[in-house]
Amino acid sequence: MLDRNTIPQSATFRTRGLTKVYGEGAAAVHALRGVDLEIPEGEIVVLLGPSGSGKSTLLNIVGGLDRASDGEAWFQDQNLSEMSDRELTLYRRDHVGFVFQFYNLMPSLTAYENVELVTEIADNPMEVERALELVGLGERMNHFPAQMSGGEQQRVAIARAIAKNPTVLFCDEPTGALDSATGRAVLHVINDVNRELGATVMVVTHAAATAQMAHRVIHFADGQIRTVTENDTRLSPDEIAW
Ligand SMILES: Nc1ncnc2c1ncn2[C@@H]1O[C@H](COP(=O)(O)OP(=O)(O)OP(=O)(O)O)[C@@H](O)[C@H]1O
Repeated sequence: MLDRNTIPQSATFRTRGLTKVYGEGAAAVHALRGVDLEIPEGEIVVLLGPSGSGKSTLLNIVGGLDRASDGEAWFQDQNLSEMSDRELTLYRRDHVGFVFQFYNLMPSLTAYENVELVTEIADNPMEVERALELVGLGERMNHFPAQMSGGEQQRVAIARAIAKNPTVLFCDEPTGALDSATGRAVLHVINDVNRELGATVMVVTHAAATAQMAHRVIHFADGQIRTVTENDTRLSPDEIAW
């Protein structure tokens, strides 16, 4: 195990012995089996691994949506494992943007209003217009989700996630429901968010080719990290071969 003092101060996340067990006794599922990890600030990190290997569980714990059974998870200099529920809520509200496979937009609200919901409660939000322009939907602000394609809806979901100016953007299967051309467009937006806002981005995906746009790729298997590789050369989403 690494000594905490050797970890760069610029790490957005670090975990030590992170363990998650769902259920008890014979029915217990060991989703994470002692994960030690550092995620440097400002990187795009892609998590790959078989179904059930613990990727989403890790994302949910460092994203403050779930709690570990054992071990520690740190965001900058804050120990998430020791936070109260209220503190975790504030952590999510102030620092974390989430994008999921299914966009979870409010069908009765326009793109603008879906994003506005977040900016109304955020600490340091950007203008709703800017968030929608960043994802290339400046002209579609007054459209409802049903008037948009899957890729456009996912871009609204990304605009909603980034409108709070998050320190971290978590994407769980962001292209899972999209065809490859639309998925590529969504990956472009994720790339831009990292480059233009400096947000640290963690992407869980089954689309292994996505790893080519990452700074760092983490391979999971059976609740553990198997390998971590850094890409010397990153590809733009246009260059990725699917
Ligand atoms: N709320 C829960 N209750 C019980 N078991 C759970 C729960 N959430 C996840 N698990 C189990 O924990 C293990 C890890 O699940 P997790 O969703 O983290 O894997 P994953 O690598 O993200 O998989 P996928 O790629 O299919 O999304 C799996 O065996 C899963 O069934």
